[in-house]
Amino acid sequence: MPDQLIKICGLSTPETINAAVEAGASHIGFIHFEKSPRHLSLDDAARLRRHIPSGVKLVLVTVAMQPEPLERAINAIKPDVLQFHGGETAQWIKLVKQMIGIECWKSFGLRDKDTFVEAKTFDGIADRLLFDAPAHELPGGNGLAFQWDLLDSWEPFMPWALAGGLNPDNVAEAIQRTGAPLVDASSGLETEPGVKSIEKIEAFCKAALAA
Ligand SMILES: O=C(O)c1ccccc1NCC(=O)[C@H](O)[C@H](O)COP(=O)(O)O
Repeated sequence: MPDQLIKICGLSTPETINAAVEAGASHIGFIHFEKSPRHLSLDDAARLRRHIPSGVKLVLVTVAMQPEPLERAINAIKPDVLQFHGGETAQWIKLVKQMIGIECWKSFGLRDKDTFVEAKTFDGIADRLLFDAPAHELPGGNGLAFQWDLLDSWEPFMPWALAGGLNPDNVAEAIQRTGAPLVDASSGLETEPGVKSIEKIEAFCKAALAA
């Protein structure tokens, strides 16, 4: 696996999954959140999951799901990683990890330096922090970037990722400026909400791997 990790999020067809894998993505994100244009039902997600080869991790993105539906989703989709993209607490993620033993990521909408204080409470609990733009119309996947300068005072104490408005044109600069070990993109790789472009996926991965 190359040093630069790449998550292509919100995929919903075998063709775009294959393109992301071929282009060097380390992680594929599926959205299970009904308000999102990228939402996948459990059946569709389970069917698409078969197109992800071992060695590439499936990240299931959920937003403040209740325990029983979350358990059903995990059993149906069998993700490698759970990305918590709502107001989930450290206590809740700790419980999920204890019960299921799965890799867990916690996302944060980065507004100011106080976010890093909140993020610290997930140290030793979450496996990775994902810094994204603050919630807008959706909790994530809004195609909005935040001020990368905010990360100047970030002293990584655990694995992390950068998201929010990344696209083929800005990802190299984002990596160079922030040193993000993992970059995550969704809207910037689409032709319309929920419709990914194979060309944009390829260009994004190429630019990220060359940065
Ligand atoms: O992508 C969505 O539709 C979504 C909906 C609800 C919660 C999270 C969602 N996406 C999470 C992601 O990891 C996105 O890749 C991340 O927010 C970046 O999105 P974008 O700014 O569109 O590249």
